[in-house]
Amino acid sequence: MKNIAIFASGAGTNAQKIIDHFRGSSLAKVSLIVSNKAEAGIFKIAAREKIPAVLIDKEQFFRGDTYVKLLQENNIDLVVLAGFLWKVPSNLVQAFPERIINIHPALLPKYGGKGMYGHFVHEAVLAAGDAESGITIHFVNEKYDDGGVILQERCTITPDDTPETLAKKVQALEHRWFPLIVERLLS
Ligand SMILES: Nc1nc2c(c(=O)[nH]1)N[C@@H](CN(C=O)c1ccc(C(=O)N[C@@H](CCC(=O)O)C(=O)O)cc1)CN2
Ligand SMILES: NCC(=O)N[C@@H]1O[C@H](COP(=O)([O-])[O-])[C@@H](O)[C@H]1O
Repeated sequence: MKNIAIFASGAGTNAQKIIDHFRGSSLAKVSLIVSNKAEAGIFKIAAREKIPAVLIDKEQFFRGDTYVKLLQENNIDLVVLAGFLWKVPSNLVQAFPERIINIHPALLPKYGGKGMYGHFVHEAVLAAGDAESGITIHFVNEKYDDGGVILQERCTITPDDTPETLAKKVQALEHRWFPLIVERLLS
């Protein structure tokens, strides 16, 4: 049985889809949830699903090996960033080479980097007048949104699209593809 740790800062809809995907699976399970926002919806999901959840201490996260040790003690095989809004520090990236993945709500390398998260991404895509957007699932390295691409999927943008309607199109792609990619990486 492989162990998945999910890092999230928000509502956790992607985390829920991954939890649902592996429910009853003999391949893997979500063994740990980690967040940096006490008020995040991800904690309600963890409580409902009876999955251990940890609120990050910022000082320890960016200095020291507290969270490397936490993941190792939980025998984590894959770290999944699902709307996690802090940069994962180098020591954690180096402790889990090619075993940390992230989902970005745009077609990298466009619209990535510091400040590009959530609605800011969709606003930038629409402001640029692009005909399509989509998702990028990629390996995580020391920089934001710079690791090797695992999958990209696209959606069309129509003239009446708003950041909210585009977000819904992108979220549908996330919910369809992220669990499948996690399964593929653990198989
Ligand atoms: N080492 C890495 N860490 C993280 C990556 C990564 O690729 N490498 N991806 C991000 C997720 N992400 C885009 O997919 C992303 C998230 C957040 C930001 C950002 O600008 N954050 C703000 C802080 C926001 C807050 O505290 O509410 C900032 O750094 O100033 C950019 C991209 C997850 N980690
Ligand atoms: N750049 C990082 C970023 O913007 N990540 C985005 O945060 C959302 C989390 O939603 P969720 O909490 O409902 O899963 C997702 O849309 C994900 O692509």
